[in-house]
Order: sequence, then structure tokens, then C-alpha cells
Amino acid sequence: MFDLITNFQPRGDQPQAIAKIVKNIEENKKEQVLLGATGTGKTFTMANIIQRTQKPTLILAHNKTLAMQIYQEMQGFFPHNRVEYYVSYFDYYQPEAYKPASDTYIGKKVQRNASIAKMRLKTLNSLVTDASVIVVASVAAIYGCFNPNSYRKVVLHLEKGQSINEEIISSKLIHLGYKEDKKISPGSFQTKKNSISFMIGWEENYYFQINFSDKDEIIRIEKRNKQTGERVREVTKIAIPPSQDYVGEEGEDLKKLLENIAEELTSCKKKLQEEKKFLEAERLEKRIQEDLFNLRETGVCPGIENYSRYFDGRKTGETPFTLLDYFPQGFLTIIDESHITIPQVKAMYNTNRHRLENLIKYGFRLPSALDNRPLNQDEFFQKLNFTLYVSATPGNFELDKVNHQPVEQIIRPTGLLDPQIEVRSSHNQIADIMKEITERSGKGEKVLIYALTIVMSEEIANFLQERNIRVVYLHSRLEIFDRYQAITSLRRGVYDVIVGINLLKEGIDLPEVSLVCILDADKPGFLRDTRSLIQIIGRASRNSSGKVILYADEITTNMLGAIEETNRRRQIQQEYNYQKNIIPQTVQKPIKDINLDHEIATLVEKAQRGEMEDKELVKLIKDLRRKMKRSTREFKFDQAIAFRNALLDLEKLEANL
Ligand SMILES: Nc1ncnc2c1ncn2[C@@H]1O[C@H](COP(=O)(O)OP(=O)(O)OP(=O)(O)O)[C@@H](O)[C@H]1O
Repeated sequence: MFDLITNFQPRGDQPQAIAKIVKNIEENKKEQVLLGATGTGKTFTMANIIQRTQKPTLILAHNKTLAMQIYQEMQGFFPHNRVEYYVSYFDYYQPEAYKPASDTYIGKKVQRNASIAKMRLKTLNSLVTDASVIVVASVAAIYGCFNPNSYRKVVLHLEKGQSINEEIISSKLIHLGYKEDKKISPGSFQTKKNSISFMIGWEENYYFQINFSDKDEIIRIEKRNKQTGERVREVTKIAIPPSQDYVGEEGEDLKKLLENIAEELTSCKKKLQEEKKFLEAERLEKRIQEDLFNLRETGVCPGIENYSRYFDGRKTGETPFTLLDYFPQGFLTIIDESHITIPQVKAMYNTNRHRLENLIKYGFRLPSALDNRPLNQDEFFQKLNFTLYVSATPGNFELDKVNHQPVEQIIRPTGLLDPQIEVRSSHNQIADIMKEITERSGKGEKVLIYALTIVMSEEIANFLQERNIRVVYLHSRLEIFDRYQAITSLRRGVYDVIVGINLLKEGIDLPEVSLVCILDADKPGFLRDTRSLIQIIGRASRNSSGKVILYADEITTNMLGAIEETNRRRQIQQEYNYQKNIIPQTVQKPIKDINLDHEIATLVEKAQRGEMEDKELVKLIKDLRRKMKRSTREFKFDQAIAFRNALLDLEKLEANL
């Protein structure tokens, strides 16, 4: 059962939006759109819909950071339920490719993020073991994954009284990806006389111990605390899931599978030879034979995903298995920021296919590699059941599905209005903006400036800085961590202005921002279409004196569309406030305190007092660097910033060594 825990009551437009959407789902309406203006509490609305419908839910977001934000919020709303996070586990991913024009082969290069890999495994496990699960995922959800039927089949079920010996269990654990080790850690196991202990791949605090009698019978299964080794409780049954996301075939099944790959190799090579592509034929033979050897000897090979069709038991062209297949019948999919997520989903398939086709044509891969692919758009939509598209500016694709009649959520719980918009001439725009900034900086209010290009944003920031304005620029070339720090610093009062391009658009809510300036609002193209303008305008809607200035020389149709829609929303909000006697209140959003944990803080202070040996200082710096990187990888940016600040201090000391 989903159990929503919150102090909030649905407010503003939330009650009617929740009621309409739930009613439609109950009436079996499969596709709906929620047009939710920025800051109207769409996440809380989603949580209420999940609570009321009790449907296992997939929430799709278009990037990892947004997915993490929603994941954390959902964890807060449903502390007693399984809320999971499923995104690509690559911190860095360069797919294998071949560029015929320059005869360049680029091997696959990846950097895997172990904590995300664990979260993915945990997601699959929750879905096969629990009925009330929320998964927040990126488009990684449409990429191939372990066949859910095989997953269920390989899970190792053990129970008290069962006749089985340690040897069999050890070999099964190895097959499931567990590694024998002297120290117990996630994904490892340990055998002792009459007992076997193991730790599930994503678990951090507990391990299980299975005790046997001399007659090879399980006499006890215990859950134990990893730190103390103490028994937490005894269980009668346990289902041990795989500790990696791919579990190979064994014995006869593997043999058959390798034969099939070899058969494909023979026919493919013959075809290449007939086409007089001798070099390609030779290359293919060498590469595939090497893979076959590795698969035979170790059960795995580099680029094993290219054989996924064989491992999944799929026919040529057959739809791959994805996260979606792990959901039960009648599940709900919420597509957040659908105007961006849907085009992203649609683009995945073609990009992948083009790359693979070149590899196949030139003898780097077998044609079956084409079946290692994301879902195409038809397959994706076929796999959905109940779907809710959510956006402040839904795309035409989803609006068409509901005859342009979305459920609207325009009135904010805070009573805040969409901002007032003014159009001003672009002549002398920077001087004009400087005047606006000065008026606000004394009151602690902040300004966002939207430029068209990276170069422009840097130039404007430099220009303002030279005139003593506390400003920082923000664009996609900056690391996520630096972007986060710039935003936090603005909130803390280090800066008064951020100059940006696109990044400030979605998912950033800064109550301190009372003015948004959009430069070149009349220029056609990227980020000046009606939808983008509405999104940008929405960034001034968390402050009771929110205002937007569009700098332009003419009013374009795009601008007019955005102005009219914003005014329509503002009017609905004003009428509501008037009727209910509501005075809009700026959102109060606490700025998290950034502190180091006690042990580290003590060491840092010791170093700062000059009481630390040189060697110890170097070690501490190394340790802090590692921790900072890890926190960044895990999206714990507050923590990462705390480490970085301490590092900056310590590195100064190190420079003097
Ligand atoms: N019923 C409620 N009562 C009080 N506060 C609420 C309620 N619902 C949401 N909020 C708060 O309102 C703020 C806006 O919510 P949220 O960020 O989910 O809006 P949003 O619609 O997703 O906005 P955006 O599109 O800008 O991301 C949040 O701080 C949220 O905690």
C-alpha cells in the first residue's frame, strides 16, 4: 500500500487537478495531460495521484539531476514505500563507433558509477518483489535490460529445512555475480565450516548468514548487522537476487547460444566475401571468434550487450526487454517535462541505429547487434498503460492525444501570480539592466539574465563585473557541481546576478529572484519559441514582486503567444486570490547548512591550526578529494561543496609545505 506522509494539504488548483486525473484513471482513460504552471506543486499532485490510485508508478524525467530531485521528493512523501532511482550507470560513456571517411574505429569507453549500478539492481528487485513501487527514471528506462522472466528464474530461493549444501550455494552465488572474499562487503560472500554469509549487492548495513547441519540441511537463516556482527533477526525464507545486471547462461544453454552466434558469423562472413569485402570478412571473423572464446571460457566478453538478442532469446527485430517490462499490468507512467522528455525518447532509437549500421557494414559487429537497442517510439507507447504527461508547456504531440484539453493546474498553493511582463527596446539594454539590478540588490532581490550564446553570457558577466556588480555566469560547459555552487552562492548572497542561456529554464526555483531579463527576445530560433519563453518567464514566479523584461525591437508571434498565455494564467490566479482574499507570499525555501561531519571537521581544524604532520595533511587532502568526487557522483552537492571549501583551505597549506 502506498502511504503518503505529508503536512501539506492539496491547495490552490491541486484538489481539482488531482480529482479530475484520478477520476479519469478510474474511468480507464489511458492518456492525460497535466498542464501545471511553474511552482504550482506538480510533484505533490503526482504524489496524491499515486496515493489515490495506488498504482505502481514510473516517473520519467529527461535528465539525471531532475530525476534525482523528484526521487528525493518522492522519498520524502512515501517514507514507508519503495521509491527507486533508475538512470544510466555511466558517468562517462563513449559508444563504440566507426567513421568510414577517415577509417577511424573508436572503441567503447565507459566509466561506471557503482552506486548507481546498485540502485538499478535494487529497482529491478523491488519491482519483482513488491506491488507498491515508485521508480524515478531517466530515458535509461527505454534501453535494453535483463529479461524479467530470466531475472525471476535466476533468483535463488532458500528456506529453513531445505536440503542443500554449501558447495551448491557457493556456485549459485558465483553465477549470480557474488564474489568470494575474506571481508564481507556488498556483493560478496564468505564460506566457513557449516555456514555461508553473503551481502546483497546494494545493501550497506546488513548481511545474511546461512547455517547448515552436518547432514547438509539449512538449520538457520539470520540477518546480521555488518558493523557489529550481531543478529538482527531470524528469517525462514530468503530470495537471493543477482548482484549484477547480467547473469550469463550455463551449461547446455550457453553451448547452444554460442553455436547460434557462430552460425550467424558464418553466414555473415560468406556474404561479405561474396561482396568482395575481404578485409571486413577477416576483421569480423577475428573479432567474433575472440568474443566466442571469452564467452565460452568466462561467460562474459567485452561488449557482451551486442549479443543481447541471443541472451534474451529474442528473434531478429523483436522488442528488447526494458525496465518497463518489470512493471505489473495497469501501472502508471508519469512523463515529467513531457515537452522535452517525449522528443528525447523518440530520438534515441535512430541515433543508436545509425551508429550500429556502420559498425556492421565494415565488419566490426554482427547484424544481430542491431537488436541491442533502445525501444523505438511505437514500442515505447505500446508498453505504456496509464500515462500522465506533465508540463508547464505541454508539446503538441501530447496535447493532440487529449484533443488539446489538458487538466490545468494554474493556481499556486502560495497564491503567487505569474509575473508581470514588460517589453523594452534593446537599445541600451545593458545600461537599463544595470539600473534594475542596483534597485534590487539593496533589498536582497536577485536577477537572472538570459543571453542567446555562451560567448554573450560570458561577455555580459565580465562587463557587469568590471562595474562592480556581483555576477556569475552559468552555461552547459560548466560541470553540474559548479552550476550548483553558483546557484547556492546566489541564494546565500554572494552574487546578485546570474547570466545564463538554457540551464535556468527547468527545475530551478529561486524564490530570491524578482527579475528575469530576456535578451534578444525577438530573435527567432533556439529558446525564443513560445514554449521556451513561457518556461523562462516562469522563473520569476516564486517571488511576490516577480517581473520579466523582454528586450526586443519588435513583438514577434512567439513573444505574443508567451505574453498572452502568461497573462491568461495571471488573470485566473488574480481572480482566485480576490475571491479567497489571498495575499501572495514569496516562497520560503531554506538554504541548507553546509557542514562537514564532526570527525573530518576536527581533522581540518587541526590542520588549520598547523598541528598536523605533513604526511597526514597530504593524506587528508587526498581523502577529501575522494569524498568530494564521490558526493558529486551521488548528487550530494551540499556535501561536495563542504568538502571543496575545506580542500581550498588545505591546499593553501599544502602549497607552503
Ligand atoms: N499543497 C501545498 N501546500 C504547501 N506547499 C506546497 C504544496 N504543494 C507544493 N508546495 C510547495 O510549493 C513549491 C513548488 O512545488 P514544485 O517545485 O513541485 O512545483 P512545480 O510545479 O514542480 O514547479 P516547477 O515547474 O517550477 O518545477 C515547493 O516548495 C513545494 O514544496
